[in-house]
Amino acid sequence: MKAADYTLYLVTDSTMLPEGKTLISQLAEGLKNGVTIVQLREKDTDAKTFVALALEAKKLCDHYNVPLIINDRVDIALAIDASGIHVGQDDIPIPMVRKLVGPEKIVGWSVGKVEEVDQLAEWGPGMINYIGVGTVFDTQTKKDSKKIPMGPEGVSRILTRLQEKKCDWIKTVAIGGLHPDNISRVVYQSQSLDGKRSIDGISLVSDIMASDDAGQSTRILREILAEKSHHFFEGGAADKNTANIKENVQKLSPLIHHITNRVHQNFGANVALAIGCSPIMSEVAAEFEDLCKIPHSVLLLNTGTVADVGILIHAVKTYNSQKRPIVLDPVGFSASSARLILNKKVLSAGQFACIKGNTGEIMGVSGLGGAMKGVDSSGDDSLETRIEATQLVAFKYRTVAVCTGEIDIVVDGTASLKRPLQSGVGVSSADLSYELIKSENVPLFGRITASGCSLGTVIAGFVCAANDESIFTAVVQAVTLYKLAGTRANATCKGSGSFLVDLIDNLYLAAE
Ligand SMILES: Cc1nc(C(=O)O)sc1CCOP(=O)(O)O
Ligand SMILES: C=C1C=NC(C(F)(F)F)=NC1=N
Repeated sequence: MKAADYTLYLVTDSTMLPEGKTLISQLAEGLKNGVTIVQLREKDTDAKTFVALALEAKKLCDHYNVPLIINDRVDIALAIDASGIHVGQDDIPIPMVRKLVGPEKIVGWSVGKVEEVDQLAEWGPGMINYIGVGTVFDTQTKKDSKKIPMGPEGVSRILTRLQEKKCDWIKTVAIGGLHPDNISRVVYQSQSLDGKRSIDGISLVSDIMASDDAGQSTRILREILAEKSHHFFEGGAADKNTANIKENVQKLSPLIHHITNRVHQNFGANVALAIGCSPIMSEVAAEFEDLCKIPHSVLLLNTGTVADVGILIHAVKTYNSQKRPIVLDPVGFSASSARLILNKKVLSAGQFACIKGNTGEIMGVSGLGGAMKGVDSSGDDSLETRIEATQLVAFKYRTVAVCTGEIDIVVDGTASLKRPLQSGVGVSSADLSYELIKSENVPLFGRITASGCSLGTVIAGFVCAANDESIFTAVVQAVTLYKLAGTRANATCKGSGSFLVDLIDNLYLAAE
């Protein structure tokens, strides 16, 4: 039996239909416009109605040669000769389902935990054909779901486990809260660590079933899925020539929207002005949409801010939806449990063009930091460990990752922005290219306020003057310029006060 096409997996639901629409009419629109596999999922429908719906759905699916999967009800699946059955963790055990339906039918399973992958690996091929991995984001559709949204990072953990267990027979779809504003990122970020597996498709309910124009909704979804790359910028705002990012900064005068801590606000504004950008500090959520629509805007999100996490997440979603870049500085990543929760929520809320942190923060975000704490609380900050952690952050979040220290590390995780379905991005984190930015040590950076935070300001200005292909170049140039200005200021200053002033002067001079 040819393997099904999991690209766009519609799971039906008759409880959310708009006025004048029926389950069958929405299904027909979906099939006509590119749904590739269907699941009839009727939680609260009596068997008689379910069977009638299943027979009608089957007629439609057969017309489009699309597999029809029945949720839970193995008896009905057999009775109407459906293509397969989908069961959840609390339904009939998988070996029993496979015994009932025979070797030819498609059997799908809901998976939300890595241990469930170990179980399916144990069963081996011939038991399960695909898994629905979720819930990725919050969803109103599965009311009883007590699952914590796993985000693309959670999907990647499941994909990584499938690779570790060599489950190459399993297909995967992501499900839960998927909509046009987050699907590109889910496909782009959901990668196994070996870079050999991404999701085979996405599965959703409300985006189509609750749509006033299910056909149009389906076409939009197919267009997004057909894209081979993820885009950070709407149509590449800046000059295509990556070499003159600095000139672009002067030409475009980026608007750097800071959401940051009080201490950084004043100094960051002066740094922005010094390099030819215009700063704005705003935590007024109501104006985020206007701000990100101002030509050449960029968001610098420094989680040391006092703004509540809802405001930060709103900013991320707003800038992502307007395809304007975001630079994230996850300050004090795991310094406290409250800060860890806040930073994790922000990290999984959207796509960042650059994530910048010091060694402790990058170790934390990479996940290596946790292990380090257990083994070696002093924290192994050898260069190779720092490089490995920065590569992991770049890979996991498909971003340009910066780890600051005596030697700054910049890793390009955008990997040419590729986001294919199925085959994975083709590189592992260890393959990601990076630059080391060395310079003599500048101890006075540690004696002024917001020197690390203000590197974020310079990175944001340069990223804003880049385009989809040149984010890495822009970040390297920004870090290099900042280090150069610091070294020069260190040579001329009399103490930390004049260092602060000389740093601004040298940023001004170097940015010209
Ligand atoms: C059917 C289902 N299963 C989930 C899981 O997490 O296993 S979430 C879900 C509902 C998804 O609906 P929507 O696309 O409207 O968010
Ligand atoms: C709970 C579910 C989880 N995943 C899936 C699917 F995406 F289709 F695999 N279907 C379900 N009913």
